[in-house]
Parts: sequence; C-alpha cells; structure tokens
Amino acid sequence: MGFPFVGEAFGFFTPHKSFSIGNFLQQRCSRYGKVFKSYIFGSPTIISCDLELNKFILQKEGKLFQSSYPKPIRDILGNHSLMIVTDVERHKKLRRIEVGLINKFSSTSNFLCEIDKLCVSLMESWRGNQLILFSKQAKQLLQDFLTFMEGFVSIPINLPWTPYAKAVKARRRISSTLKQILNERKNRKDVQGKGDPFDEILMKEDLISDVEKVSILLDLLLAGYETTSGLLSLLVYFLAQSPQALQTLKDEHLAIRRNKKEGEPLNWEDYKQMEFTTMVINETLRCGNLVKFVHREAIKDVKFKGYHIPAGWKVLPILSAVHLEPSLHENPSEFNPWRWTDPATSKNVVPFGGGSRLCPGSELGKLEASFFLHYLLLNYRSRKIVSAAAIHRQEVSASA
Ligand code: HEM
Repeated sequence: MGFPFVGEAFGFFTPHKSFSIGNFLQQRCSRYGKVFKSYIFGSPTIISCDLELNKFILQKEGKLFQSSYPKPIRDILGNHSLMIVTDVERHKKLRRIEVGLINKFSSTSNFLCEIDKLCVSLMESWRGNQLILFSKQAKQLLQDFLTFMEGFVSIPINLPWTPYAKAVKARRRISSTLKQILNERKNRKDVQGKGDPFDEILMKEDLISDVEKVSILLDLLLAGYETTSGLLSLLVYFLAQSPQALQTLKDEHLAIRRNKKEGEPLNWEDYKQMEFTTMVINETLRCGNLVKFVHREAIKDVKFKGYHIPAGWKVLPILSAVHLEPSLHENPSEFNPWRWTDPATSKNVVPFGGGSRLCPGSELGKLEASFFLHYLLLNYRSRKIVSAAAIHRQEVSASA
C-alpha cells in the first residue's frame, strides 16, 4: 500500500500520455484485476477500471456513494460548489438552477451568433502571426483562472507563496468581482427579466443566497473554462496526428461554407450537418481523457459483482480505463473517429460522467468546439513542430 500517509499517491498521480492508462494502473490491473484496493493520501481507496462497477457507482449517487473531492479542490471551489455539495436536496436545487441557466442561454435567439462571433474574433486576434502555439493560446484567457487552476494540482499548504494559497486568493478575487456584478444587476431594476438569462433565472431566484449565486457563476466559469480549452487543444493535437481525419473534416466544413453567403454566421442547420465533426470530438474525448476519474466515497457498505466496498472508503471510478479497454474498443490507443459509426462505441465512453452528476455542459462544450473547428479549418493550416504527447495531469482532470 506504498509509503506512510501518502500511500500510493505518487504512483497514481504520475503524469502519463492521455491515451494510455499509465504504468501505475497498468501494473495494478494486471496484478490484481480491474478493481483493487489502494491507499492514497490517508484514505483507504477502491480504484475501479471496470465499466459496470463505474456505471453502478455513478448511478447510485446519493444512495450508496457521494461526491468526495480532496481538500485543495474543496477549498478552492468552495462548499457551495455543485461538485462539492453532498446533500441530495441541496444538490438538486443548485443543479436545477445551473442547468436552467445553461438551457436558457442555449435557447436565446442570439446564442449561436455570440459563439460564432467569439470564434471569428479569436481568429482575427491571431491574424498576422506566423506561428500560434496552440496550447498556450487556449489557456491565456484570464490570469486569475490560471492561478485558480494551478491550485488544483497543489499540496494544500497555506503559505503566501504556495500555488494552493494563491489559488484560494484568486478564487476570492473572482468571487468578489462576480458579487459586484450581481449587485449592479440587482440595482438595475429596469432591465430585469427582459430576456437576459441571468436576470430571468438568477436574479429572480429567492431560494438561494447571494453566496450560492456567486458559487453557481463560478462553477459555470470554471467547469466550462478548463474543460473546453483542454478539448480545443486536444482536438488540434489529435488532428495533427491524423491527416486523413483532418482532410475529411475540412471537406465537411468547406461543404457547409459553400452554401452560405460571405461572412454569414453558422446556424443550427449547419451544426446538424457536422456529423463527422461530432465523431472527431467524441473520439478526442475518448483518447484525450480530459477527466480521467471522479472522486467518490461509499456512504454504506456496498456489495457489487462480488466486490465489497466498506462504508467510508474513497472510490475512484477511472473513466479513462474504460475508454482505453481493448475488450471494448479495437486498437484503443489509435485515434480513429470512424469507430463512432458503430453505435456500440458510445455505450462504452463516458467522458461526461453519469447519474445525477452527469455534466450539464456537455452539449454546450461540443457545440463550442464544433464552431471553433469550423473557423480554424477554414482559416488556418496547422503543422506539428514538436513531437509532444498529450499528457495527462491527474488532478486537473478531476476538476471537470
Ligand atoms: C467540454 C468538455 C467537458 C468535459 C469532458 C466535462 C466533464 C465533466 C464530468 C466528468 C463531470 C462529472 C464530475 C463528477 O461526477 O464528479 C462534470 C460535471 C460538471 N460539469 Fe462538465 N465537462 C465539460 C464541459 C463543461 C461545460 C462547458 C460546463 C458549463 C458551462 C460544465 C459544467 C459542469 C458542472 C457545473 C458540473 C458539476 C455537475 C454536478 O456535480 O451535478 N462542464 N463535467
């Protein structure tokens, strides 16, 4: 079970290529099978690389298992964050509001135009640059967010110079900016309820406190930021490895553009035609494993398929292990978007988790990535200049 206190944490958290499960899991699975015991940072832990057990854990949220994120993540996200809240009724209430906000935004008449505009302005900002280092560009949106995210991969030592302390401070700064915006909106009574999702849903909501409202906004910013920017980087990375997929994708987007006037923004009809694009995004999520695992804890003694999980033990369903399982996917480490023509593939890929905590931003993330690809492919040529691999940094992945 490894070293005192840290246990097997070093092995488990060692970075590795995103399209492999890494040496630690590989060795343990071949020695003990797909479900095994470990000891990570002071907690006895069950690690599951088994599809059925993973689905069972996610489906039994609130009944047999609950969310159980480690201290740095809890401190940085805050106790009101959707991912952290364990009380079933409170989670339902906050989730209803967050899902309502995402849906309301997605159904506004200018929603697609706004995403389209964002993609076009991003491409405009690159104009004149001979070389764009993609992974850097995708992450350079907000300095506070970078500091915030760095805290997730840190040891929780609260000294002014540690990434953890800086991240907690960055969270405080972002929260106070959001609080200010909420207050300003409260005072602008004249515009409330006139079609703006924030005004219609958040400002009218009396059942939650202002602190919870700020936390909802923070959740959406954080969960949408790290994951979507990671997905865009991975798309560029995997497409650079697969010229055939890149060409097929380009053909799809050229065909869509041919039927439009110069500068006309994309619409739902265009999005529906992006069939190969959807396959590329799904395959990128399978190979890229943005969220490698989620954190859970057994709240009762659990027996499933002959496994016994004692109450109070940490449980880590490894989503990526199922994505890369050779008995479920042919040549699992190969980036092959065409495998998605087989409907069985989607049953064995769960990049957005499942059960009552299924990612509420999955469709939005995919739509943003599709529009981004459209403008990237029509405006830029890419060239691989370093033979880097897509590396998995474990804790960031857990941030969702
Ligand atoms: C695009 C790539 C994305 C991936 C791979 C992803 C993945 C995930 C996963 C695996 C979870 C489950 C965490 C758990 O069970 O503990 C999750 C939850 C969540 N995601 Fe996403 N996500 C993505 C994009 C987004 C976007 C764009 C948003 C919002 C705008 C979002 C908002 C959330 C929220 C609020 C939760 C917490 C749900 C809950 O606990 O009920 N995600 N995400």
